[in-house]
Amino acid sequence: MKISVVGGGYVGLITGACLAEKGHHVTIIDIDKEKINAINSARPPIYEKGLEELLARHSGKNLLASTGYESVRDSEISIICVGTPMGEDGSADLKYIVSAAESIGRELKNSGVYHVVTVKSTVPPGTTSGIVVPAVMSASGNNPNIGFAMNPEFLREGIAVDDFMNPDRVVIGSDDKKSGDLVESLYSDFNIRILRTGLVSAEMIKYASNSFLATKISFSNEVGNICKSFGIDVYEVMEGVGLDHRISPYFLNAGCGFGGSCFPKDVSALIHLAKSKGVDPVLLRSVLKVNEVQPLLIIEILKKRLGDLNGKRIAVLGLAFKGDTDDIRDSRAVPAIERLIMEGVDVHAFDPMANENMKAVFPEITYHDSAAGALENADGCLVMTEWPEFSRLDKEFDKMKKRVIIEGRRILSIPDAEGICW
Ligand SMILES: NC(=O)C1=CN([C@@H]2O[C@H](COP(=O)(O)OP(=O)(O)OC[C@H]3O[C@@H](n4cnc5c(N)ncnc54)[C@H](O)[C@@H]3O)[C@@H](O)[C@H]2O)C=CC1
Ligand SMILES: O=C(O)[C@H]1O[C@H](OP(=O)(O)OP(=O)(O)OC[C@H]2O[C@@H](n3ccc(=O)[nH]c3=O)[C@H](O)[C@@H]2O)[C@H](O)[C@@H](O)[C@@H]1O
Repeated sequence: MKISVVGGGYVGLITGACLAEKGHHVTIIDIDKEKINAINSARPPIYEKGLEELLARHSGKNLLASTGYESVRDSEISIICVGTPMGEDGSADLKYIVSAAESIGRELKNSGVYHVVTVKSTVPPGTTSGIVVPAVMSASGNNPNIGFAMNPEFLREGIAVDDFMNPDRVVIGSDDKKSGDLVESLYSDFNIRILRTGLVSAEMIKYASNSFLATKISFSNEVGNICKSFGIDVYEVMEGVGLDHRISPYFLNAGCGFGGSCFPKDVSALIHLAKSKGVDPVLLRSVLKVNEVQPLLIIEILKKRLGDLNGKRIAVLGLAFKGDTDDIRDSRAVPAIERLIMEGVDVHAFDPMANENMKAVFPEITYHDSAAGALENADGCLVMTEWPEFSRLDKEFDKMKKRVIIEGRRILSIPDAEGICW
């Protein structure tokens, strides 16, 4: 099938590359020329396991990239993957969705070929029918050969290619059968459950899924804070809790909280949506509140151990919002470092991949190319990201003045680290 993927960011790039791997002819459209050039030269603009190989196999063959929308005219499906960032009031900012929909619509003017515009970006319920449909229809001169679908994406960064290729489920929302059937044919060889719903339910499933996962994490953190006050190991507790198949063992890791480009933004958007209808989302508000407090708790523990932090040298290991990525969006390391700077700390940071990205946020701190470098002469150490390689650290901590190590993630395998909430 000929497919145009609109937006070549995380989701667009993975979607385009994976659909090319499935044998489709894909064009990725993005307004960012640098990204387009990178994709066309088979250079991944983001770090993601397996992506480089996919680009090497398909770039310039059945995977093309362009800043223009011309490919839409020849495609049977366009898939909108542009960003839906958090607006100032916590709502989803839909300006990129509107402009992508208008551009697609313009290309489909007078086209006689049936085309389905599919929204993959995370959008509030009602966006596809209330914003995308009118924008496309108006720009296309009300072309009757256009259908619409909503196909939320559930991939995780770091294992995005595998998540796309082997998802737990595929959700396809459409208000007419023909559009939904065409999108479903993209997944015909996936061998998983495909759930067909209406447009608004598909949109809401994405928000409810991310909010539920975020709730599991904040719940574990709250239990962890209680456990700490009793001297109980929350990891042992949650292992026992997660053995119940109704709960599952996943997303029960307590620590310094959730970050990333989606959980904080999507929980905020759902809160905003609820309030707009007069519903007070008590639980979701608390989910965010717990998450705001966790990275600051780690500093409180450090203070208990070291006293006044002014002038102290503190190593921060891990800057990415989670392991196996260079993405620092909403990383829990950011509020922690902000607080350390406020306290007059000399911050020495190390991340296996995210140093460069963090330099743009905190140019004033010192970056190291190894954990050992960051730990040299440090008064204390905070571990903020669950990088697997941190589990092998031990002797490196001997470089510190004294081994005062506070873990925000359960990743170290040394006996003398103190957990943030365990
Ligand atoms: N990052 C992730 O792991 C996941 C993200 N999502 C959702 O997918 C959507 C996209 O997220 P990301 O890929 O992370 O965003 P991103 O910010 O990495 O990429 C968005 C891309 O859209 C491009 N763009 C903006 N306006 C455009 C236009 N008019 N025409 C063409 N391209 C345009 C930007 O230049 C950028 O490259 C969001 O709604 C997000 O919530 C869903 C699942 C996973
Ligand atoms: O909508 C999205 O963008 C995506 O958001 C998350 O994926 P992602 O943000 O890539 O990362 P996760 O692995 O979910 O981790 C998110 C954050 O939660 C934290 N986390 C995760 C699990 C856990 O048990 N405890 C915990 O604190 C991680 O450290 C990280 O900061 C979801 O897992 C995806 O299903 C979804 O598609």
